Amino acid sequence: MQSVIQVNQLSKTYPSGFQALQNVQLEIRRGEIFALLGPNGAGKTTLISIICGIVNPGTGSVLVDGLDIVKQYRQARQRIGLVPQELSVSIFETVWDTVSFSRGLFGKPADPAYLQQLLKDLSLWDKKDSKIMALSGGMKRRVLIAKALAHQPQILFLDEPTAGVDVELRRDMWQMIRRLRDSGVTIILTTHYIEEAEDMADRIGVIRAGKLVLVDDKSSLMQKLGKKQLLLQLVEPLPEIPPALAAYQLQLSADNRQLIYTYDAQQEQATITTLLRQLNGLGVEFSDLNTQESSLEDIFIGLIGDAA
Ligand SMILES: Nc1ncnc2c1ncn2[C@@H]1O[C@H](COP(=O)(O)OP(=O)(O)OP(=O)(O)O)[C@@H](O)[C@H]1O
Repeated sequence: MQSVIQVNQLSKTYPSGFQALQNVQLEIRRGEIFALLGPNGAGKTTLISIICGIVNPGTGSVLVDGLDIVKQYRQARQRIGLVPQELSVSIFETVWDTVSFSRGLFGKPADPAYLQQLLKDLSLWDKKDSKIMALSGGMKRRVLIAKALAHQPQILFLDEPTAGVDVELRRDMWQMIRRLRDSGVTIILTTHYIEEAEDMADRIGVIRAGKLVLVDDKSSLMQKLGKKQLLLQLVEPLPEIPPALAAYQLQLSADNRQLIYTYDAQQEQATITTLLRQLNGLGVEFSDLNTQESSLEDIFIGLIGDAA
């Protein structure tokens, strides 16, 4: 798949001397949903803000659709829509004026039909003449999305789009994001909700303390994450793993009293049944049997901790 954003060896030190990003290397593929995960202060907003031209890059480069975000700022920025974390519109303006103005800002000719459809899609059409200050928090969020999409960008950034959002709006937002992706828009979002990334993203990146510690396809990540273990407490210590069971790649505990079988969560139950039958055939008796699996949360905490 073609890359739409190319981040090369990007580092950023704020004037305070704080280094927020270190040698970030990242490629975003055209048409994907990419989720950037990381704890508070990891550098997610800094990275997005640099790509969107709001914060000056330190060293390194960023290409958006092949355009350098510093040297070709206007053309690069025109391709991007940004839904920021915080409200960034005048509360005295109406919804319609806000989105129309935003479209004009990017040099796009007026297109009332497009804006009408956009507001309808976001359930904002009946509020088009309301001032922003008269809207609920959820509606204000929708306005931010409408504003970001007013100039029909190819790439949409959403910074913590569902923080503090109720279940219904969250569901609507995800539906809309999927529709946008289906229409060819590339989506990059940050989130603290791992389940959300799991549900939505094609690929996942994990950032910690300014470093990108992992980028992977969600499906392969899920495979790696989806490990389970079967623990068998043996009646008698086993001197060694019987050669007949080599295919299972079992582990034997240091006291030789526990056999551990690690398998993929997706794996067929039948394998376990066969293993138990074989153990029985070999006369290996066990007094207890249980399974354990690492939660997604555990794995991410592990990943984030490892990078310290
Ligand atoms: N203008 C600034 N001057 C100095 N330091 C800054 C500035 N902006 C951000 N930082 C610092 O850079 C680090 C990364 O901040 P950033 O907002 O990118 O994190 P984040 O991953 O988006 O966090 P959160 O999940 O809390 O939004 C933080 O330690 C923050 O305090």
